This record gives sequence, structure tokens and C-alpha cells, in this order.
Amino acid sequence: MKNIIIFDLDGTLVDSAPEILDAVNRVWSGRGYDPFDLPTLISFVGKGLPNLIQLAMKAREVEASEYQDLHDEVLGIYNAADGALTKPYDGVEDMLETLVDQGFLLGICTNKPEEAARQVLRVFGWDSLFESVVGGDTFAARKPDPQPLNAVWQALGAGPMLYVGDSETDAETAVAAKAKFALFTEGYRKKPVQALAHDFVFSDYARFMGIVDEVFGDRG
Ligand SMILES: O=C(O)COP(=O)(O)O
Ligand SMILES: [Mg+2]
Repeated sequence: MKNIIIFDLDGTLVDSAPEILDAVNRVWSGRGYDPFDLPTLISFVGKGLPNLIQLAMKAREVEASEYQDLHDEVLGIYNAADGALTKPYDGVEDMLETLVDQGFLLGICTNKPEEAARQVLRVFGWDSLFESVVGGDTFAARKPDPQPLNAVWQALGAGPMLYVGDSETDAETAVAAKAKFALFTEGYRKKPVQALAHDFVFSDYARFMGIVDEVFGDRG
């Protein structure tokens, strides 16, 4: 049974909020609505695209009947994203390659729609590093329901597992799935660190490798 590390995507491996902001603002501006600033957009992120669209609609008093069109337009932009506005956090790429070299099985459990998540992985050349990818629209349930995390874990052989994420949603998911959770503090969390249940906390991927050693011993 191989050791498993499952990552959230937005705010955990990549700082993608500028790209999400650009997609939403292009669609909203195109319809004559005022664009959002980055902190406001970040406050909409974490519970998947449908929730983000609903919050952005509410903020601009958009008619409910516009929902599907707005959702589909933003999704179309996401799916074609070239990653120009998305930045991996420092040390992420080396960390992922090191983990794979050490024999860990890696997965992604994100609330971003699955195809858009796969697009991000392709853009950075990371698609072959992850053996299982589940998005917010892969199943009927999304995080913080434990089902998506459990599905990735099962797909990777259900061995010893660590989950890594940046948000309230991830912390709740880990509790629901009874998974060990490492909280990355530089993403899109809304509350203070101590308000989120976590087993480990880190702000820097150089420090993360120490957590991996602590959880799994020295080998993958
Ligand atoms: O799409 C979202 O709402 C957040 O995406 P994440 O689960 O990768 O942080
Ligand atoms: Mg996240």
C-alpha cells in the first residue's frame, strides 16, 4: 500500500485568484456590471463555481434567470485558461516532483470544476504527477462533503493519507473524512488559522517536507 498525499488546488498549489478574477470580470463587465477587486473575488472562492457565480450575482443584484449563462461563460473561460495569471506557490513544483520520486501517490481534490482543474495541471505540465483528480462537479457532492476526498483516496489505493488545503472548506472536509490535514496559510482562508481544525500548519513548501517526514516517516 503506497503512501498518499492529496492536494486542494486553488490557494494551495497555485495562486489562481487573479485568473478567476479576470474570468469573472470579463463576463460581468461584458454585461455592464461593475468588476470586482481581488479581495472581494477571493471572498467568493472555496465552495465551487456555482457558489462563486451566485455570490458574484448577489453582489451586483443580477437577475436569477441569468445564472446558467453566466456560469457557462465563466466555465468556458476557465477551461481555456492559459495559466498566464496563475502562479504556483514557491517551491511547489520541486516538492511535487520530489514526492513522486520518493514513491508517493498524489491526488487532487478541488472544488474547481474538474476540466478546469485538469487544464491548470496541463498548463503547468503537472498532469502526469497526479494519479487521480476530482473536481467540484465530478460527483453530486462537493467539499466539505467527504465523498470527493474519499473517492480520490480510494482511487489511490486507500493507504496512509495526508490532505493539504488552504481553506475552511478543506478543514471541514478533513474533519468529515477523518483525514490528517495540513493547512497552507498563504491561500484564500477567511478566518484566523486557529479557527480551522488542522493537524499541521505551514506557510512555505520548504517546511512542508518536514511535515511529510513526520506523517510518513522518511520514506514514501
Ligand atoms: O473553486 C473553488 O471554489 C475553490 O477551489 P479549491 O477547492 O481548489 O480551493
Ligand atoms: Mg483552496
